[in-house]
Amino acid sequence: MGRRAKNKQSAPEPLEPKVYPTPKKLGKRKAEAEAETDIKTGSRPTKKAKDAGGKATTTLIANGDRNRTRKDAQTLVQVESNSDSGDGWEDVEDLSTDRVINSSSEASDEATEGFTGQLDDLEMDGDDDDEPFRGTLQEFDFDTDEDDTELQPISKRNKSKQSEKPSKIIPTGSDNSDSDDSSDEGGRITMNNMEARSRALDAKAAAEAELDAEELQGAAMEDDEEDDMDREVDADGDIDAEPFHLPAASEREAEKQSGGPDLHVVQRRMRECVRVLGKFRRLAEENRSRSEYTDQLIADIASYYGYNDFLVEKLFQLFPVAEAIEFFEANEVPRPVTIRTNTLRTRRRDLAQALVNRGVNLEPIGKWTNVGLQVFESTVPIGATPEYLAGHYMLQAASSFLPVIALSPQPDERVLDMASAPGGKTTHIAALLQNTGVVFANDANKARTKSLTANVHRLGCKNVVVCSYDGREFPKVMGGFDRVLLDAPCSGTGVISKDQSVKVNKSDRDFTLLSHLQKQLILCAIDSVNPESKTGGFIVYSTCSVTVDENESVVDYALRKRPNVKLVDTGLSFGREGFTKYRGKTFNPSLNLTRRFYPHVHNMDGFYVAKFKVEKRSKTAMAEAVTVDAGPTFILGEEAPTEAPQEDVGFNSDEDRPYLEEAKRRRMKLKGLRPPPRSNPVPNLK
Ligand SMILES: C[S@@+](CC[C@H](N)C(=O)[O-])C[C@H]1O[C@@H](n2cnc3c(N)ncnc32)[C@H](O)[C@@H]1O
Repeated sequence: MGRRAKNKQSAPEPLEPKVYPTPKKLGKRKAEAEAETDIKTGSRPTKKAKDAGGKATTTLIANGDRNRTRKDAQTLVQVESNSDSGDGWEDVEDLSTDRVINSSSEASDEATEGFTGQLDDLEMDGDDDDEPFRGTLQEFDFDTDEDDTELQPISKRNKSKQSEKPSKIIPTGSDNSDSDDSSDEGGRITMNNMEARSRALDAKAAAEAELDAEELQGAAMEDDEEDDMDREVDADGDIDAEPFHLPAASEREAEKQSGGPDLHVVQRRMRECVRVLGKFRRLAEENRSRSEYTDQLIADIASYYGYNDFLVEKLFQLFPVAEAIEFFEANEVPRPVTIRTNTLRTRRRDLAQALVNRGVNLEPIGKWTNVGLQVFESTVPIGATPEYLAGHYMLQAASSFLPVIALSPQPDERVLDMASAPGGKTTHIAALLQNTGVVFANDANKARTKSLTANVHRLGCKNVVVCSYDGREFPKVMGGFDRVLLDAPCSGTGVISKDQSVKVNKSDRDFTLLSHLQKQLILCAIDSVNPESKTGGFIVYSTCSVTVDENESVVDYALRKRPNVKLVDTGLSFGREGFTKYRGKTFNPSLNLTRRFYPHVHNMDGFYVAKFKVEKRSKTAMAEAVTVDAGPTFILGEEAPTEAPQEDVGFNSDEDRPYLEEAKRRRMKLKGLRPPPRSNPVPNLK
């Protein structure tokens, strides 16, 4: 698979038709893992590849290799020596842990997100925005006005770097060009031929990706044929000594007693179970049920990848059998390191140039964002460059760009970021507002608002008010927002590649509690929106989790409890549709407007985004709103009460009155007028 780009951040289209790894390919896994050790220890993540159709190969890797791969990716962003300047680490750490219930509450400085939307004005113009940034300053002089300027030839060292560099996985519009005035190798790069050269590279990558897809398809068909003739030849061409036999319960018990199965046994069994489940009637042993094979496969996935039984089953159920393996496999591979240009301080091309000069090998993420850059390798710690410290960018997972893109805040609006620390999305919103309007950046965890505030300052956001309330109180604190982002606390099942502890520390109870909290928060987020906003009236709900409990179930609940809201298109150009039916549950059909993102499909963290439009409430809806039972209340990180109190999460504008009065008093004071006496105490905003 993939001769070139292995880890380019994709801007993926839906993967149709999807080709899943064949059982034989699955079996190749360990051998490939060993053979690929060199690649994985390279400075650029190359393990997981996607081709032009977005298909990914599946390879099972051994634990040692996995660990090494993750560590290598982290080195890219590790801040040098002292912990005071731990921004880079904090950013990355945060991406992995900030959503995780009971995770450490260490303040961290998450890397922000990038965007798009109206950024054309702020960003560089034209299509060249997506040209790769490679090599040295001399090679890319973006500021020159002279079209004919000849650029320095790529030095030998740089050329080899470039030749190692992954190109685009998902071809961009520039692939359509038929111009080919340059080749990958040799020749002088000039401002004139640079674009054409880049297009040629893209076209070549696309052609190769197509070939890869054909190969994969071919291999799948071959496997089908071989299934009939020779079902016991494995992917290495070895004849399996024994025909596959699904262990009986007693055999599994004996296996457990003897300390668990050998890695090779597990691998083979997984491969065989996937194959049998794919052609059950033909391949299953007599008198064995589908669920026996499924149970064995789930148990083997749990032991192979190190999940607890509960979570492995929950995640397995989200996908068709072969795809589930891809998902678990993708969780073993680090996602690309990405940064978001802070358009309040710089332009992407200038930032790229500055970082290239420092020895950073990077490239725009894709057409869907004009502020994101993917970092392939760097001779300097990305979390401690002068540009980082000066607030020119945030280290931020590509998936975190998505909710802000969907929110699409407009200049001069009043926006609430209800669960905002450490501020990745807040600072992105502030940038899209071009430092106009106001962003209320709230987070229930006071300690985490420190890093939020630090990021707000570092990035030069002048329109942000930081506050610390439980989001469920927010409608009582203030309302009337044009847009609200609820990037909800969640289980983090989308970011397992960054936080492997999720594999074992989540229980059924965690999901129940989180889902309750999310339901309470989403109603409060809705109730904080001004339905009469002239420019907005939107709420975006997002999580970095892939479970239905935390996503579709929450959104469906909100639609039922707030008849004045409806789902609208997220505006995101890719992502799978949200479930409208799942394991016997039927959701509102409009749930198909929500979007799911997966590591194995989109080469980004697992993520979910839903966008609502809030309309004016009818009297009936109001009456319903104040009697909502959103389930037990609890603060994240604290034990849930055993008795679940009924929570009124309805919006009551009477309760807003003291806050509005207080604001009026302050305005009068500022104008030198004598304010009326206070009728009610009001908590201070931080
Ligand atoms: C996924 S993180 C937010 C990440 C943030 N949006 C960003 O982009 O940097 C979820 C946040 O929710 C906060 N949180 C948890 N329970 C909350 C509640 N009841 N009200 C408000 N915030 C809460 C956590 O402290 C955590 O910072």
